[in-house]
Amino acid sequence: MTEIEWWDYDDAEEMAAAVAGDLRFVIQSALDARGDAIIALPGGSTPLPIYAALAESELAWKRVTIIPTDDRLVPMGDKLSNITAIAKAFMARGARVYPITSDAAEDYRAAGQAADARLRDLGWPLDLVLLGVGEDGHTASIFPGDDLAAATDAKSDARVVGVKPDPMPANAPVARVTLTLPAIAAARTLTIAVTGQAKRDLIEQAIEDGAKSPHPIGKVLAAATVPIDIHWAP
Ligand SMILES: O=C1O[C@H](COP(=O)(O)O)[C@@H](O)[C@H](O)[C@H]1O
Repeated sequence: MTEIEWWDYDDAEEMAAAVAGDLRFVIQSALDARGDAIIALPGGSTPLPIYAALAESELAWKRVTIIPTDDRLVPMGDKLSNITAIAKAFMARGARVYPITSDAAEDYRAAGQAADARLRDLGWPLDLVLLGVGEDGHTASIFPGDDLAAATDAKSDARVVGVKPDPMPANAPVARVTLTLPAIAAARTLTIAVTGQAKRDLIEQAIEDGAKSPHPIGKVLAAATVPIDIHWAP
């Protein structure tokens, strides 16, 4: 297991400011080193205050490409669309916000293949992956179900894959496209931001279980090789 450090905050606002500061530093370091930066950001509600704080940063945003860690197969603008929330926060700053889904694909597996082909145009590995974690132990859209192995045991150069969670999460019961475990594990920086005691307990147990963990977040942590910061607020 890689080195994991917990960072605890009094509330989500304090966590958002600290995580935004870390992300700004990583993006600026990538810009300094390579002239551009490519990062992956999660969906859901937890990261929204982080995006608001990060979008305030003075960065060469035009040289920053942002993809979602995962997205739901819904039209752009839908309240379940992760890319829509990311675009809202960063497009006005000039960042290139790059979708990983499209309305054109006939099914979720084809959507994953089409997205994987499109992502070949981008620089890789990712400079940064920020992950969220669901209370069911999923991360990005790596969920239990028939497609779990497609995401966790993907070929090392597979960037994204289409998946159908089983069981479907009640708050967003749709098929998705997600970064694969190898794509996440290959990122230059891996950071997690979560709130609530239930998620903390789940992640602590996943760390203890290592590769045997039944939870997708446990499998990702076990595969990671870079040190990971986990930011947590109650
Ligand atoms: O479905 C998803 O859920 C997770 C967790 O969201 P949160 O609001 O509970 O933090 C998120 O990380 C993922 O990107 C999203 O598609």
